[in-house]
Amino acid sequence: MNNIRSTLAIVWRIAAPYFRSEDKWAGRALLAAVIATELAIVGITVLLNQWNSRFYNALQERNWDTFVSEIIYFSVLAAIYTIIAVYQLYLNQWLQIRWRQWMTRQYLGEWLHQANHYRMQLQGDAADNPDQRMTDDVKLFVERTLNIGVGLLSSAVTLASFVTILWGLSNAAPLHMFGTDFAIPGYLVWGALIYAVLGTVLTHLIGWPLVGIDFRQQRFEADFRFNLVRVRENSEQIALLRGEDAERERLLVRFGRVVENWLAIMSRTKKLTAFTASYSQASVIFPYILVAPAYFAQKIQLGGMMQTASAFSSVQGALSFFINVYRQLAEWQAVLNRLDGFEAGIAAASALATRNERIHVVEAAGDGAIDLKELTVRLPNGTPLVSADGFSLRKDERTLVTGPSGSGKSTLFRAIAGIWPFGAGSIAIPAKATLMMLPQRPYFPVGSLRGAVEYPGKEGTFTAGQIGSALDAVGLPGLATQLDEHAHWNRMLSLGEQQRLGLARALLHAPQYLFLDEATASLDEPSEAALYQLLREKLPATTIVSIGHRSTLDAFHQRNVVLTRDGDRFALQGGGGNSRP
Ligand SMILES: Nc1ncnc2c1ncn2[C@@H]1O[C@H](COP(=O)(O)OP(=O)(O)OP(=O)(O)O)[C@@H](O)[C@H]1O
Repeated sequence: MNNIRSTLAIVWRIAAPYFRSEDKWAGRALLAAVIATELAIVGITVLLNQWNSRFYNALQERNWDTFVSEIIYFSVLAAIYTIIAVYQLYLNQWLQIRWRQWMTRQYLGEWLHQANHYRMQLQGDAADNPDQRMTDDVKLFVERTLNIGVGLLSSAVTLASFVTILWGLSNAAPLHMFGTDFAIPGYLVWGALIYAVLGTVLTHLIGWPLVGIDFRQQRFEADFRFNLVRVRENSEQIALLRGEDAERERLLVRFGRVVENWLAIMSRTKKLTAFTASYSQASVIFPYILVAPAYFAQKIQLGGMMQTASAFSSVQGALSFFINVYRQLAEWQAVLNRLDGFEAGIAAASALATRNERIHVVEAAGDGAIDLKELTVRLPNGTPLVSADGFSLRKDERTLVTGPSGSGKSTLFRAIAGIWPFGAGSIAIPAKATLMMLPQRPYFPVGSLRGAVEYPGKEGTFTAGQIGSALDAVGLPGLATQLDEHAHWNRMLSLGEQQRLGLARALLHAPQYLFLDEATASLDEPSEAALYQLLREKLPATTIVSIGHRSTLDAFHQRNVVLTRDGDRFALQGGGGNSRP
């Protein structure tokens, strides 16, 4: 019971916001229309049930006029039913896509809000595969919630309508056995109830192992797909190392798990289908067996018997709702858990950025410097990494940060960029200052070259002339003619070329602070020297802070700051600094 309540609470939490959103009127109207058409279908089924009695009585009495008028009545009803059924599905699909669109926008907005996506990764795998959550899971959630919800409502209304009919028919056709009438009120209803409960219990007993096996199947399939994608992404390395045989072995082992589990699904599904198929066949004759004694004792007519069979099958169908959606329910539960985890992951990532104990990035007043005060940068598990107090990155001064590998240089940059929350103290950055970080492997979205260079700006922010001369300056004049070519630039270009392209991006955006994290490490030393010279000339108003291991970088910086070990952490040394011209 508690389980059902908590599941319903999750459904409400995930589903309700759409019906309160800016799209609420369209959503509510569509939902009302879907429910109304479903109820209309139940209404028509009731009318068809009553028609059964009149039609079969007319047949039994060989009454031609009634027969003809009942055929016309049926045809009109069937036509209305068809129109409603068509629109029921159409409106249902319309609601699905609007709802899904709203949820996807919402999730994308929250996930991409101020580095939430990055902080979620830092928190481990609490909400893995956000791509799956925003594609399959949202789609399945909307589809299943609507279908299960509407199905449940329709079953309840069908049950209420037909239980009344069946109750009345039980009185009209009393249970007649061994030559006596047994006055059991509503015995047909009890018969349907016992039949359905028995069916449900047996389905559950036979089918429940499928829930776990289905869940495992999804995991094995995802694992196989993930490993195929990794091979595709690292295909060059694998080809260079001649790793194809090893990969094939590993992939076949993973696919073997898919096959093995599938065999278990087949065996269990065979048992379940054997039961559900026999059950549904038996439900065709079961009501006839129940009312046959009354019919043969001439207590009721053929019409009454046919109407009873049809009402019985409606009641039994409504009660068997659980049997029919058994596997859907299991899948729905897994989807709910995954979306719930995803929402919790986003909330936890947002909380990390606002909790009290974090690195505070604040506005600096003074002279345009970036000031680190009582700063401790920690790892996600709380281990201290770097500390700095009273340290300034002075405006217009080119600073080189060096230190042993793993000492926390890149993490310090992340903290300055405001995406690393773990730690304490403050980083004061001048108001409205523009910062740009260039890592060793710059990121370029798949698309046009123009878009790749202008990123994160919108395409069209810069003219072809501006982009062309930036590419020219960084030593990529050949690319200036390919601005509108679409490609996966991270895969197409060598690492050195990608680094040049990253610098072209910096030239175009001309940030006030440019942080280069080994951003020229793949270039030969003369090229690196030329590019630093270029930055100095083209971006005279930009304060440059670099991380690098090469001693040749010294010449392009006025100040060298070293991360040195200080007990359990590294400390930034050089508060005053030894500035050179
Ligand atoms: N997301 C993370 N979770 C746990 N540990 C991390 C995470 N990111 C970085 N670290 C750890 O923090 C330490 C510092 O990493 P960082 O990349 O800042 O070093 P670095 O000084 O830039 O190194 P290098 O000179 O090799 O680039 C490393 O020991 C690394 O393993």
